[in-house]
Amino acid sequence: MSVLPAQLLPDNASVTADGRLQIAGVDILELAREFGTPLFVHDEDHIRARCRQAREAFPDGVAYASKAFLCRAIAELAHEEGMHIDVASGGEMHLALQAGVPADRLVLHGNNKSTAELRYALEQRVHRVVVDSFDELDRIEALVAEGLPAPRVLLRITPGVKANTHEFIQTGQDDSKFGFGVRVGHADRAIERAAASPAIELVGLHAHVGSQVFEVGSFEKVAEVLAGIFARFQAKTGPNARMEELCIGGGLGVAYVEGEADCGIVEWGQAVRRACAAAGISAKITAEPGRSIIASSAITLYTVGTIKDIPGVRTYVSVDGGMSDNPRPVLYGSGYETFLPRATDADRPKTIRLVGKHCESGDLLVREGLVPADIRVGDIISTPVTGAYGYSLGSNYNKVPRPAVVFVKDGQARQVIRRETWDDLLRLDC
Ligand SMILES: Cc1ncc(COP(=O)(O)O)c(C=O)c1O
Ligand SMILES: N[C@@H](CCCC[NH3+])C(=O)O
Repeated sequence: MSVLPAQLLPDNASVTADGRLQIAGVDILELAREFGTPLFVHDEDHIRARCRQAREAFPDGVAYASKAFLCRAIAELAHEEGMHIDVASGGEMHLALQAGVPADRLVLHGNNKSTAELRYALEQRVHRVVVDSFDELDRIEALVAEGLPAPRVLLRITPGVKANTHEFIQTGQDDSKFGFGVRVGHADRAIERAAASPAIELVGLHAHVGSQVFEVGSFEKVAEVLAGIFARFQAKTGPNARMEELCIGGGLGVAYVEGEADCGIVEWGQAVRRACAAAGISAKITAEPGRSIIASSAITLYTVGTIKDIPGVRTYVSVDGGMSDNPRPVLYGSGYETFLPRATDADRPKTIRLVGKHCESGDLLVREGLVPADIRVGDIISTPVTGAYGYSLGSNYNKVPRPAVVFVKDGQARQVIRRETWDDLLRLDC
């Protein structure tokens, strides 16, 4: 027997006596009929519960890393739940501001922030600018010399900790485009320069070692490395610099497939705070999780269009989306489960390859998916744990319109992003 592990479904998922999936009391097959496919369906209370866990885990402050998934509704939700919002570009910042999130709840990131992005952040007086390079310090000093207010800054430190995750999403190792390296002395130089600069209010340090990191030990190592720097930083504190905050970044891994287990946000926070205390860091400990807030709140629904059985080779099941709504399998070889929401807890004896509709053989969603033996054309098929880095990493490849996104709560569905139309695809053409 191989049934879908129930813990991969959103918190408020349930299965009716005849096997149909409901989330927050909403019938999933009805949603597919009403909104079409591909469709992202998020359990709103699941997201709210994760935000509350994050606030409990990091009582000194926690930001939602909006790169994982951002739209007006999620910005409003995260703000309502008392989260800051981490924005990694002018576009993310603009969306959050337009959604009504006050600037002083925003944390701006980026290894190559443009002058325009920095100008916008300074004009709006965002909560924190996380400075990533000496060139960025130059740009901020020039903007302040023009008369803009000095920003409150965290310096992004590259601690030389190699997290156990896909190399594309490791960020804390010495050989990284991000941040000020500790081993090469850049971290000390940046702290000295920022602490002496009247254009900067230096309020602390930041480190982020990567994403989809299961080993809490990686975060503990960061605390150890930063403790030494913090002590030196404290000694150098001047009129514009005070040791107030250490942000540990995001990166907590989540389970995507059978056999994976994550420790959860609360345990992560406890481990991080314990490690910081043990290392003698007496600052506010903050964090900025993305994936662990949003990934498992969502499932994606597709319609099966074609089933091709190659005897002795494999069965290809083609759906109406693909690498344009979930590029993670192609980019990182990421694994997902498959199931049929009409038979959610049925045995899945048949192995298939779930593929998209794009003009590439690499366009696969699930390399080895399990499904019930009676899968047929027209079925709605689903991949769970698709709430993070699916919609946000998506594209219009082959001019395939982006899917709709729906939030469900208390038996009701609300569309938070409408489906793109073919005409939308022309909107930027001159
Ligand atoms: C600086 C920074 N903070 C937070 C995050 C969020 O990471 P995750 O979604 O893995 O929690 C990222 C992405 O890896 C990041 O680059
Ligand atoms: N896009 C990556 C995560 C990147 C994290 C952003 N710093 C993923 O889908 O796993």
